[in-house]
Amino acid sequence: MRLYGLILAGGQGRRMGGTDKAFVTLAGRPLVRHVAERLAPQVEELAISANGDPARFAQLGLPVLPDAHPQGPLSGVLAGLRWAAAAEADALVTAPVDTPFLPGDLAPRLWLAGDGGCAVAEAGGRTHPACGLWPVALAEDLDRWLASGEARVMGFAARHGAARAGFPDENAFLNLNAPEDLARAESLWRTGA
Ligand SMILES: Nc1nc2c(ncn2[C@@H]2O[C@H](COP(=O)(O)OP(=O)(O)OP(=O)(O)O)[C@@H](O)[C@H]2O)c(=O)[nH]1
Repeated sequence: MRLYGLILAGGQGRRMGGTDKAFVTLAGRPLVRHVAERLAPQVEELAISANGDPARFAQLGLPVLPDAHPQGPLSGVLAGLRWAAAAEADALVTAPVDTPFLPGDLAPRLWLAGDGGCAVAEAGGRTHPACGLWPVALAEDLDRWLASGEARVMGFAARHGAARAGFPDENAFLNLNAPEDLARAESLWRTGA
């Protein structure tokens, strides 16, 4: 089984005041670095899904994939699936750039739950579809789905009967949407999440 990984970092961060959330810092380090460090050991190759000047990510030494359609996170998933398919990987594991406490076993649990198909993460009764596993064979269907105007990540997951992979710690999926979420994340960081 060959799993590739993708950090979704193509959002506009409006609730964070329109800043590039990839470079918002937690414990002195940019969020993109936190997520890269959590995800890299779980996948064979890792890339960043982002628009604009890719040079800002140069220090991470990871490929940067621009969106093909301007339609939210699923556009990034499509670019990632094409990248993974070109390398003959089996599936792509995605995670948002604003989730710095991701589980260290995200990819293997998604793979087990998916059993060859799609899977999305679930914790504390909430589904986190941007933390998902997408077989590369879904690329063409996703392209058609986006071209038809659809954009919801959970809608696409449901269309493919995504399995739910349960995780015990809901804090692992804490995502930083607005400045007030940063204080909570800093306090979680200090308590050793
Ligand atoms: N590739 C890609 N990723 C996106 C896009 N929109 C959102 N994302 C990513 O998807 C994840 C969830 O996005 P949100 O936090 O809901 O949206 P956001 O644009 O980052 O922030 P808001 O503008 O405050 O909603 C984040 O990691 C975003 O970077 C997009 O158009 N393309």
